[in-house]
Amino acid sequence: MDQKTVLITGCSSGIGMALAVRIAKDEKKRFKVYATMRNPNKSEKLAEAAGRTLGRTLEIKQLDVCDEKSIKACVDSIPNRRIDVLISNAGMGLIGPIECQSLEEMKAVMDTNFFGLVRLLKGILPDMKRRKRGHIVVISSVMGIQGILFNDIYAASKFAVEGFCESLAVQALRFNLNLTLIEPGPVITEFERKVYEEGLKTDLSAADKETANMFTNVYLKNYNQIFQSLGQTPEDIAKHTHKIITTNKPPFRHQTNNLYTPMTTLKYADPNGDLPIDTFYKMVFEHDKIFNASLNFIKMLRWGSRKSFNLGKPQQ
Ligand SMILES: NC(=O)C1=CN([C@@H]2O[C@H](COP(=O)(O)OP(=O)(O)OC[C@H]3O[C@@H](n4cnc5c(N)ncnc54)[C@H](OP(=O)(O)O)[C@@H]3O)[C@@H](O)[C@H]2O)C=CC1
Ligand SMILES: CC1=C(/C=C/C(C)=C/C=C/C(C)=C/C=O)C(C)(C)CCC1
Repeated sequence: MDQKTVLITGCSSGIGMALAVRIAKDEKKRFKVYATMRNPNKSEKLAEAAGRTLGRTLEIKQLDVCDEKSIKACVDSIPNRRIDVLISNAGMGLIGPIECQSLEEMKAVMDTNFFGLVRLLKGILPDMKRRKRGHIVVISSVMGIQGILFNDIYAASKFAVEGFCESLAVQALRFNLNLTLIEPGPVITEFERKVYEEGLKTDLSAADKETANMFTNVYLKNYNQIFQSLGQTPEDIAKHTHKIITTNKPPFRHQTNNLYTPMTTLKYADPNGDLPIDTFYKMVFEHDKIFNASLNFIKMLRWGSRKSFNLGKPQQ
C-alpha cells in the first residue's frame, strides 16, 4: 500500500510529539512520519514515545521554522521531496502587558508562529501544487478567532495565521489541496509552563499600577485554574488531528474543545463585535464569584464526560 508522508514541525514536546507518535502508530500503517525539531539533541523523549515505530513509520529530522536553509535541507532529504500531509505545529507563547515587552520578544513570536508557517509553505507548496495532491494542517488556536486578555501579541500571530490560510484556501482548492486550521483551547504542555514562568518573571515596572495588578492578580492568579479546568492533553489534540487527516472531506476549521466553543460562538453571534468583549469583561471584572462557579461547573462537566469516555479522573 502507498503510504502517505507526513511532515510535522516542533516535535520535541507537547502537541507535536503527541501528533508524531499517534500518526506513526496508525493502526493501518497508512503514514510515514517525518517528525522534525529545531534541536535534535532534544529527541530522546520522542524516540522513547515512538517505541517500535522509530526507523519504521517514524523518522526524526532537523528543521527550524525560522531558518529557510534548514527547511530546504529537510525537504530535500525526503524521497522525491514528497510531502502528502504537512502539519505546521511549531510555535511559542507570550503573555503580559505590551508596555513590559520588547519589540524583539514580539518579533520572535511573529517570526515563529506566522513567518514560520510562511517559510514552510514557500518551501513545500510548489511541489504540492505540481502534484495536485496534499493536505496542509495548521495548529492554530482559539486565539486565532478571539483575542484573550494579556495575549495581545500571541493572538495577533494566530490571527495572522488564520488570515493567511483563509486567503490561501481558495487557491489551494484550485490545485486539489486541502487546508485545515486546528483550533485548540488551552492544552497542558510545556507551552503552558513556559508562558506562566516567563509571566511570573515579567518586569512590571513599565506598567501602571492597575495594569500590573490586573496581570498579577487576575490573569496569573487564575491561569493555572483555567488550564486545569478547560485544558486538554496533547494526546486529545493528536486524536482530533489524526481523524482530520484520515477523513475524506476535511473541514477548513476544527475546534477541539467543546467546553470552549460557547466563547468563540459569541464572536459570530454579534457583527458589532461587542458581545465577546463585554462577556470577557464581565467574566474577569464583574463576576468573580460567577467566574469561579462556572469553572467549578466546567470541572464537573468534564469529570462527567471523562467518566462516560472512561478517561479516568482529571488531575487536580
Ligand atoms: N498549549 C496550548 O495551550 C496551546 C498551544 N497551541 C499551539 O500548539 C502548538 C504547539 O504548542 P505546544 O505543544 O502547546 O507547546 P510546546 O512548547 O510543548 O511545543 C512547541 C514546539 O515548537 C517548537 N519550536 C519553537 N520554535 C521553533 C522553531 N523556530 N523551529 C522549530 N520548532 C520550534 C519547540 O521546540 P523547542 O523544544 O526547541 O523549543 C517545541 O517543540 C503551537 O503552535 C501553539 O501555539 C494552540 C492552542 C493552545
Ligand atoms: C487565565 C485567565 C483567562 C483565560 C485564559 C485562557 C483561556 C487562556 C488560553 C490560552 C490558550 C488557548 C493558549 C494557546 O493558544 C480569562 C478567561 C481571560 C480570565 C482571566 C484569567
